Amino acid sequence: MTLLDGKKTSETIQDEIAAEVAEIKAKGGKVPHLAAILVGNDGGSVTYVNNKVLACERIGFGSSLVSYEDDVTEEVLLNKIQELNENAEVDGFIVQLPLPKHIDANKVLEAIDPKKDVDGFHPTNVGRMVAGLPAYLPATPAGILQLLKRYEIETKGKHCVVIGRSNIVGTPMSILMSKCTYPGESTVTICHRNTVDLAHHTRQADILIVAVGRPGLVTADMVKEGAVVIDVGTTRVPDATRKSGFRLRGDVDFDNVADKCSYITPVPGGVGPLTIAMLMANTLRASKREVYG
Ligand SMILES: NC(=O)C1=CN([C@@H]2O[C@H](COP(=O)(O)OP(=O)(O)OC[C@H]3O[C@@H](n4cnc5c(N)ncnc54)[C@H](OP(=O)(O)O)[C@@H]3O)[C@@H](O)[C@H]2O)C=CC1
Ligand SMILES: Nc1nc(=O)c2c([nH]1)NC[C@@H]1CN(c3ccc(C(=O)N[C@@H](CCC(=O)O)C(=O)O)cc3)C=[N+]21
Ligand SMILES: [Mg+2]
Repeated sequence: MTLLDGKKTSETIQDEIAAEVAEIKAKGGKVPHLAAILVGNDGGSVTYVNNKVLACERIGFGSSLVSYEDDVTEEVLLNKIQELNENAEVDGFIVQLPLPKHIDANKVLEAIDPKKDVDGFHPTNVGRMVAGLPAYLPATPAGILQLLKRYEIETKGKHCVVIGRSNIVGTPMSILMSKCTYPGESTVTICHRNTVDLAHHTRQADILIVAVGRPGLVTADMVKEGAVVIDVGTTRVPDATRKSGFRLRGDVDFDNVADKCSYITPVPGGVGPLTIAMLMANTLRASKREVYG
């Protein structure tokens, strides 16, 4: 079994980006700038946004964080998005999800200029991805592709089973794995809440990608011998032995599943750090006008 070291791979990618930023700076070019909008103070969201700011500092990007209380109005949010769309200093920005119920998340995501949509959530970027046109790929699926690629894992002709169909992970992941580029060329099955006999499907998987948010959902009996297992889940569970009072758990019963796998991602230190790295990669592409010219 080989552990897919997301932390190390993320550091490698960030080093590559940092080298390019140093070059841009040496030539007197514009320093890439990523902005984030955070609404409320959900622990996970705060951690993720803080990690993003740290990554920007490390790489040499400019960054800015716009924070609102969770009672912020949709109008205030849409005005801020307009402002960021028009601000030439900002190359890309994200609106951290989930948003409070009184805000229409789809309306907010559609207000982002697709050229600055480094999360790849705008319907224009989603459509371009599906059509195989240049697009910002959502960071988590893009990070998983990087892991498969950098560990030289064969995907062609493999049966890839994705559990979860969210717009940010499961759906784009399943589309990308079916594409006629590497990593891709897989035969893909998408499973969700209404899938009958989940284990029947997962046992067929050469590559199993789990993005649900239910700790321990995938047990050893659900995994084929020699499978590649990618665990996207990051759920905070109470842990009195930790100073923070919680620890992070994936969707896969790692201790029992690991022995059966050819490759597996840990949680933490797997997919999460790659998500950060690919958000940075998208921001660099935005500053270079790579997707839209
Ligand atoms: N590591 C990283 O970088 C990231 C981690 N995450 C984590 O990944 C997990 C998933 O995130 P996200 O996609 O946003 O979550 P969502 O809640 O948006 O989607 C979860 C999906 O899982 C499906 N599902 C729920 N229960 C079951 C079940 N028992 N069997 C099969 N499918 C089920 C849902 O089905 P249905 O559609 O029918 O409701 C849904 O499609 C979370 O733990 C999140 O924290 C997310 C993004 C990035
Ligand atoms: N607009 C938007 N874009 C997102 O990309 C987005 C989002 N909203 N909302 C929430 C999810 C979740 N997500 C994570 C990113 C990094 C880690 C990560 O770095 N995890 C570390 C641990 C971090 C920790 O210490 O808690 C790890 O798994 O090793 C986790 C989860 C991005 N998301
Ligand atoms: Mg969601």
